Formats: sequence, C-alpha cells, structure tokens
Amino acid sequence: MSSSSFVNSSLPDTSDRMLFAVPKKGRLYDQCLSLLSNIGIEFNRKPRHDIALATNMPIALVFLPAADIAAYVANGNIDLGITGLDIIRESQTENDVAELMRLGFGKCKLQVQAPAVNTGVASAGDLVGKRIVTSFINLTKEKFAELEGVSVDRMSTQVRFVSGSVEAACGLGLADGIVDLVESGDTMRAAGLHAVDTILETESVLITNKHPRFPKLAGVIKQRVEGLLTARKYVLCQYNIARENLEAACRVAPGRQAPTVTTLEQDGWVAVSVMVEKKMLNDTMDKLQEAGAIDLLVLQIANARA
Ligand SMILES: Nc1ncnc2c1ncn2[C@@H]1O[C@H](COP(=O)(O)OP(=O)(O)OP(=O)(O)O)[C@@H](O)[C@H]1O
Ligand SMILES: O=P(O)(O)OC[C@H]1O[C@H](OP(=O)(O)OP(=O)(O)O)[C@H](O)[C@@H]1O
Repeated sequence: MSSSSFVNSSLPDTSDRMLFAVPKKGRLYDQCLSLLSNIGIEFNRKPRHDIALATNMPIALVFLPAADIAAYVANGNIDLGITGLDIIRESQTENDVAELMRLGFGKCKLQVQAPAVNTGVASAGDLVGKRIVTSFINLTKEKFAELEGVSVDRMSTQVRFVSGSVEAACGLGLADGIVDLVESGDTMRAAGLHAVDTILETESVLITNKHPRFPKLAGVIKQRVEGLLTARKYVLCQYNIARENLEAACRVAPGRQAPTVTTLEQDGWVAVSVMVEKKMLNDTMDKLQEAGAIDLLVLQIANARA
C-alpha cells in the first residue's frame, strides 16, 4: 500500500499535500462543495481539471466519480475522501478504510423494487430465480444468495449490471426486479415500481486510509466537520430567569455539557445561555417559559468546536 502524488509533469505538484477526494458530479457534489467552503478549504479549480490545490492548506482536492472514491482511499492512492456508505459496501472496501464520521447528507436506501401491478411480487423472495438488474452487483448478489441460502456462485437468480437509469429495466423487459437507490421514491413510482425490500440505509461518510500519510491534518479536517455539523444541529438559546427557578429550567434545557449562567444586575435574577437541538427548539422554549424564563432569544450558531 502506498500513498502517491501525481507524477505527470503537466499536473500540479501534490507531493507534500494530503489528497482529499470529493465526488466530481452527481447527488453528493453540491453538498460537498458547500462543506469544503464551510470548513475553510479554499481552492481554484480550472475548467476540466480534476485536481485543485487548496490555496490556504497543504491539501490537493481530487474530483473523482463517487463510485470510485472508496477504492482509491482503500488502496492508499488518496488519503481522505467523501463518498456513500453504499459505495464502500459495494466496493467491498469496508475493511480497508476507516470511517471518520457520517456527514448527514446523501441519505437514501438501497432497495429491491418490482413492478407495482400484475406481477404478484410482494417480497424480495418472490424474485428468487428471476432476472434482477442493478448497478450494485455485489450487494445484490449477496442479498439473493442469502435469500436462496446458497453461495453467490450457486445462486439461481440472474443479476445483471447496468450503469444508470436502472428503473427503466423492468418496463423495457430486461428485468423482473431491480436494486437501486431510493430517496423520495418519485423515480420508482414514475417507473411503475414499488419497494419490496431494503438492503441498506446509506448516507455520505468521511473516510480515510487505515494508514494515513497526514493523520494530524486529517484530524483537523474531522474536527472542522464535526464543528460544522454541531453548528447546524444546535441553536443558542438565551433567557433570563429568577434564580429560584433556575434548576427547573436547566432540567428542561441541560445543554450539551451545562448551561452558562451569569448574574444580572437585578437581585435574584440570572441570565442563561444554552445550546438547544434545533428540532426540539419550540417545545423547549414552551417549557422554559412554563418554568419562568423570560426575554428568550434564539441565536444561530455559525460554527462550533466541542
Ligand atoms: N436519490 C438520492 N438521494 C440521496 N443520495 C443519493 C441519491 N442517489 C444517490 N445518492 C448518493 O450519491 C452517491 C452517488 O450517486 P449519483 O447517482 O450521484 O452517482 P453518479 O453516477 O456519480 O452521478 P450521476 O448519476 O449524476 O451520473 C450514491 O452512491 C449515494 O450514496
Ligand atoms: O427516490 P428519488 O428521490 O427519486 O431518487 C432516486 C434516484 O436517484 C438516483 O439517481 P440519480 O437521479 O442520481 O441519477 P442516475 O439514475 O443517473 O443514477 C437513484 O439511482 C434513483 O434513480
């Protein structure tokens, strides 16, 4: 296993830089660009160039198809990468990459889908021995071999690869069922398909090689992403309360570690700052008011570090 730099002289010199792979297009692309910007990695990418040197950190961004990133990281050609859990499982690289953190976007399910009418297919088991089309050959074979109770090379179900628009395969007569990613379900409904099983729930992940060349820098990136995810998950709630009611209010909103309490110029009163999960905010504010809190303010958190 060796981590490498690009050696072609027409390419930028990346020898002293951590190679960080991000999807070059597709569902994860916009979210990855926004993440890079929010964690302060600045770069200029020339048109049609798949390598961009960061201008403020010793990092080279490498734009690759999401489906290939796990293999590059597993093999040590790339130090750090963002891809989907589905891709790590499909490329069978889970033992060769370290998952640093889940990123909370690119959430969807890998499902077995079949025509919704007139085929009598109600479960994945009903497709055993039939024709399945997918871009996820390995996970699909694993699933049907398990259903058949035999090894992959002895299964009777025929699994065939297509590279995209998998949902078209049943309507065009190539397949009796398909295995593909589903988020809203709109694509499958439009193709007249319905879910009969879920193989995997996936989301995007930050991964690194198990023997990273730049462990300290990878740690810094991880910390920055963690801070960003925390900032997106919480808001800062501030309120004033009589000291005698403080304990009850702190039970309602205990914060991540503990609320910050400062005294007010008014006798017997304190001001409290506390982080509250966004999804619990209104409920928490109702309860804080019931506990005696007044002058409640909610502030967005631009960034955070635990
Ligand atoms: N509908 C979806 N909702 C959320 N995440 C998705 C969805 N489809 C795919 N993903 C995630 O994005 C990854 C890349 O999928 P995508 O379809 O964007 O691949 P691509 O082949 O690189 O792009 P394109 O389909 O534009 O050619 C998937 O492996 C999965 O982790
Ligand atoms: O459940 P939905 O919200 O409709 O999303 C599901 C679709 O998204 C993905 O494809 P994508 O649109 O990325 O393009 P692709 O078919 O070229 O892979 C996936 O392969 C489905 O086709």
